[in-house]
Amino acid sequence: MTRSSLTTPPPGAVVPAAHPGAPAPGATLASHYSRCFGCGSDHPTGLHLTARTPDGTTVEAEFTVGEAHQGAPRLAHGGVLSAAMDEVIGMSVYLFRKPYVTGRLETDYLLPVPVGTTLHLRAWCNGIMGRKAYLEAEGRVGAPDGPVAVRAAALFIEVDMAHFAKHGDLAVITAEHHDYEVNLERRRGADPAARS
Ligand SMILES: CCCCCCCC/C=C\CCCCCCCC(=O)SCCNC(=O)CCNC(=O)[C@H](O)C(C)(C)COP(=O)(O)OP(=O)(O)OC[C@H]1O[C@@H](n2cnc3c(N)ncnc32)[C@H](O)[C@@H]1OP(=O)(O)O
Repeated sequence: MTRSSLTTPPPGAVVPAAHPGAPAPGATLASHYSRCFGCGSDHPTGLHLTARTPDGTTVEAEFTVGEAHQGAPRLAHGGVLSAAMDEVIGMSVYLFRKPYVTGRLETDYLLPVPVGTTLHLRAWCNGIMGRKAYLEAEGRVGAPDGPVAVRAAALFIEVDMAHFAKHGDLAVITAEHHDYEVNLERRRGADPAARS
């Protein structure tokens, strides 16, 4: 992976153990929002990623490139592939049960990806320090051990739920999540204006 210093974990960054609240190994991860471009089942042209975790810290998913995902004729758009990386990385850091947003995403495109190809995606954490999480993902063609077509490295920044209340629509999120997000908000007594 060609990565910048900004997505390379500094000395002292630690990979957390699996969170006790993480889904059981092998469990399917719930979509965080039904209209999410990455994982929402109600998105008409989204990626429709259904992910699982083999170990509580890693995420695996398959993405089949469709007609709606083209850049050049019959080939996947690079931004769409980058979105797939962003999504699985986002899902993997959420396994640690804190809300994060993408701060920086770096992508290497190694092979063209034709329409109809199934990419086997995997994302994992290389370390967390303070609010910064350093993550990585890869997409392999046709099989979990197939050739690597896409690699990504990312820096995600921890926020609190006030971020989504201030800039988005927390009510929609909490309407779909009756457990963690609502409880987190109560526990912290978060002030929606407190943090961006
Ligand atoms: C969607 C609802 C979910 C709700 C439920 C949650 C669970 C979700 C579950 C599952 C998710 C599945 C997957 C989701 C989809 C994939 C994720 C996305 O696409 S997220 C959207 C795109 N990203 C943004 O919209 C961020 C926009 N940016 C910001 O809001 C701010 O810039 C933010 C929060 C990132 C940082 O702002 P500050 O004011 O809080 O903090 P400051 O001080 O600026 O940064 C903190 C540290 O990080 C560094 N930093 C920030 N941005 C950086 C960057 N781009 N490059 C390098 N360093 C950066 C800074 O230098 C600073 O470092 P120093 O503490 O000084 O050492």
